Amino acid sequence: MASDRDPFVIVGGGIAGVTCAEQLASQFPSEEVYLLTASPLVKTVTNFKQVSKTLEEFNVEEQPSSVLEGKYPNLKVIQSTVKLLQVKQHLVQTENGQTFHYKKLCLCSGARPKLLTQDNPHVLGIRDTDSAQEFQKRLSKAKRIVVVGNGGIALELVYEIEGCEVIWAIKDKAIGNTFFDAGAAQFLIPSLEPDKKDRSLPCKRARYTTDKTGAGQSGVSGELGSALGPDWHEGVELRGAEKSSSRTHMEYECEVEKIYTQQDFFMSDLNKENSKLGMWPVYVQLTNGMAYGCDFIVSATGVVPNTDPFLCGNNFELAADHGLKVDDHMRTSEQDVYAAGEVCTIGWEPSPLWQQMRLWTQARQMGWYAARCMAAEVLEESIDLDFCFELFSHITKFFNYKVVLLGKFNAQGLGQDHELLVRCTKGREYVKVVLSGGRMLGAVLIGDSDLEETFENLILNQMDLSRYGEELLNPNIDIEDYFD
Ligand SMILES: Cc1cc2nc3c(=O)[nH]c(=O)nc-3n(C[C@H](O)[C@H](O)[C@H](O)COP(=O)(O)OP(=O)(O)OC[C@H]3O[C@@H](n4cnc5c(N)ncnc54)[C@H](O)[C@@H]3O)c2cc1C
Ligand SMILES: NC(=O)c1ccc[n+]([C@@H]2O[C@H](COP(=O)([O-])OP(=O)(O)OC[C@H]3O[C@@H](n4cnc5c(N)ncnc54)[C@H](O)[C@@H]3O)[C@@H](O)[C@H]2O)c1
Repeated sequence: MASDRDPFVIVGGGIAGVTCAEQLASQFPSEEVYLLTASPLVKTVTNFKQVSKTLEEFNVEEQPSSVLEGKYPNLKVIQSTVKLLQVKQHLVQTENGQTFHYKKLCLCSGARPKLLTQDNPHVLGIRDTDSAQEFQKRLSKAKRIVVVGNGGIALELVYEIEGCEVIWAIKDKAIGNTFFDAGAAQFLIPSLEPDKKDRSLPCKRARYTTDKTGAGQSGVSGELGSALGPDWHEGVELRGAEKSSSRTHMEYECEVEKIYTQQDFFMSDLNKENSKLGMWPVYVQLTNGMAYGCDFIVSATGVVPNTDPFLCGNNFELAADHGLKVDDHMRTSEQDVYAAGEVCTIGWEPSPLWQQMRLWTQARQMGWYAARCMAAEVLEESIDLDFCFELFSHITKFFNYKVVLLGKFNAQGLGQDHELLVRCTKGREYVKVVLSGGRMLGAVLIGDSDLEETFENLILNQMDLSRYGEELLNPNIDIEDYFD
């Protein structure tokens, strides 16, 4: 059983784990905090800026663990993968045989790419520094690749890659369905034309820097590194083997039917039907009947939480997406075990304006809130669900446009019970608001509209906007004055 003298233990050196460990170390300076992590470098948040009530921006730095230990004398970072957890004994064991008893444990082990297929050398996922480097190496020799998936990674890749043809296979009718709707997709598509890919335009965004000291390998055997994040491709040349500019070809509403090695392909019926596909290391057959040869395939098809080492012998409740289910105090179903970041799935009824998405900001918020909940329990204090879970907000950049997402930005879960107002200026901005019963429930802001703070307020205060009608998006009205 746990004793009060046992330390706090956190597993995972990504944003969630480091934030949790820092918060506990500073709140309990006379207690020991152990951070056990598979990766030699840890992720720290710097230059944190609260942009508005819920929108935040920060830089992320990959640093050696000594930096963290220097900042908090009571925080010890152990670089070793956790292999075993015995919740009854309140004990974790690492691969190098060390055991740690804990009074409270927080699991922040992140997630890994959910690949189309495992163990196919022609199918790559992008997660950490190692996998990004492998991708870059393979791309430098490639003339054509197939990108599968329609979320954050696919959106970033198709825009950034140069000197290589990209076949982009998506399940949906429009690009980027995780982040926006068909209208926004229409606005963004022209940016994919090779001559429009202007990466020189300044666009403020959270920055991500890696340790340049040479220690810069993020994962042990490339397996368990921390997730990359904002601007991971900056400074990484994403250039293929072709001199001419890249072409992106979209295949909509399809999935991968089958992947053929070169040898299998030439023996298959597909080859007889598609004899003009040429010689490629790998071939992809899509469910819409199309087939392509390519140098390799990128599977940008989401993530699966890293829970494996913790499940054996314990009784964790898992969510449908295999995340560790947590309650509104970030507690898992096992006593004294908390979870935060991508490894967990919320089990509480969220605010009508918030949803979980596996994002950098949410990893930080959850790590911080989990630490405060752990502290509150130790101190026998009560704590309310943090305000950051009130309204979903995300700032990012796609196709070199600033993108702000607020609330139910895609009318998630609203069925037919909503209306949309849209304002669009080609090449400049796309502004969409989601209204229901005259109240604003969400917004997508692409470009420099500067509307985020006003819209955030309108969503939070749930003011009845019926009488303003379309004037709400009239560009000739200074909307901030309007609502003063
Ligand atoms: C290519 C890419 C681009 C992205 N871009 C953005 C973006 O622009 N904006 C955004 O908001 N989000 C972005 N994300 C998502 C964001 O990076 C993640 O949501 C966030 O980093 C998750 O943090 P985490 O701490 O939960 O997990 P991770 O960062 O994955 O950290 C998990 C940690 O746990 C350790 N670990 C795992 N298993 C064990 C074990 N058994 N024992 C010990 N340690 C273990 C790992 O080594 C790692 O240190 C991106 C992700 C990727 C892959
Ligand atoms: N700028 C950003 O905010 C940003 C950028 C990159 C990544 N990220 C985050 O990093 C994580 C990983 O990114 P990701 O793009 O892999 O995940 P994602 O969850 O953003 O997108 C996954 C996509 O793959 C599709 N998909 C799933 N299974 C498929 C299948 N079998 N065949 C075809 N398509 C399939 C889904 O429909 C979805 O479009 C996500 O949590 C994402 O939000 C965020």
